[in-house]
Amino acid sequence: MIGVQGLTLGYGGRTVLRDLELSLAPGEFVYLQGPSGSGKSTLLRVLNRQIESYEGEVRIQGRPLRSLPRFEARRLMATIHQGFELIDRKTVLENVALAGEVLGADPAAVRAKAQEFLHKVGMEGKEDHFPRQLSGGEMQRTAIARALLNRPPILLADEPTGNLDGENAFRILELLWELNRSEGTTVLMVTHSTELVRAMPSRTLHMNGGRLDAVEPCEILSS
Ligand SMILES: Nc1ncnc2c1ncn2[C@@H]1O[C@H](COP(=O)(O)OP(=O)(O)OP(=O)(O)O)[C@@H](O)[C@H]1O
Repeated sequence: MIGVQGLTLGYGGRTVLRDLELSLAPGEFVYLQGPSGSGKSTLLRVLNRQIESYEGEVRIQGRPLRSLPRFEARRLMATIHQGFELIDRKTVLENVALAGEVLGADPAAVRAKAQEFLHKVGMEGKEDHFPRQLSGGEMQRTAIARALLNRPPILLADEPTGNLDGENAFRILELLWELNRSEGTTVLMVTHSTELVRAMPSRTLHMNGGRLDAVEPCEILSS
């Protein structure tokens, strides 16, 4: 599903990712941990094509990421962030529908799909609210509905619970797991929270010196 070989890149002569290897199977839920500044977000920015200048090979569903047309990459992968990144002057429904509109889908069909996804993430009844009227957890639910509207096979989550309190963070993690099971979405989630990883253990990668080490679930459980 995702294959990375020999990924090397730096900023201004300082190497951040060094000969990095990564392989994610379809339907996997993988955590990515590591100290602040170790390059986790940089890796996600390569995968979602915000960074296009690097050495090495990145493949998505076997196809080189470099040669994927932009719309195709958008169909395959969506990203959510800790800052939610909703548009303030648009309602919840309009924010979610936007993901379908940018792909040129029929507006009525997009609205119906947006409603369906808002229901799936527990946001029914809040369609006409604006982001400022939502709690942090509700904003992230809306962002997740928007990310998954086009049913991308891959979801990249960059500290999606970073701005939420413990209980809301856990609820969002549960929701991501539920979507992983029901939609088969492959999830790569950056998190600083070992508590969350312990609550719902899965394969965990640790960014270390620009490379990724696997952390065995038993190490997480005993840490
Ligand atoms: N646009 C940029 N220009 C220069 N240096 C950058 C840029 N973006 C990131 N860096 C540097 O690259 C390194 C890796 O940053 P990155 O954001 O990928 O780390 P991270 O592991 O996601 O950190 P955190 O856990 O704090 O979010 C850091 O030292 C950072 O300062």
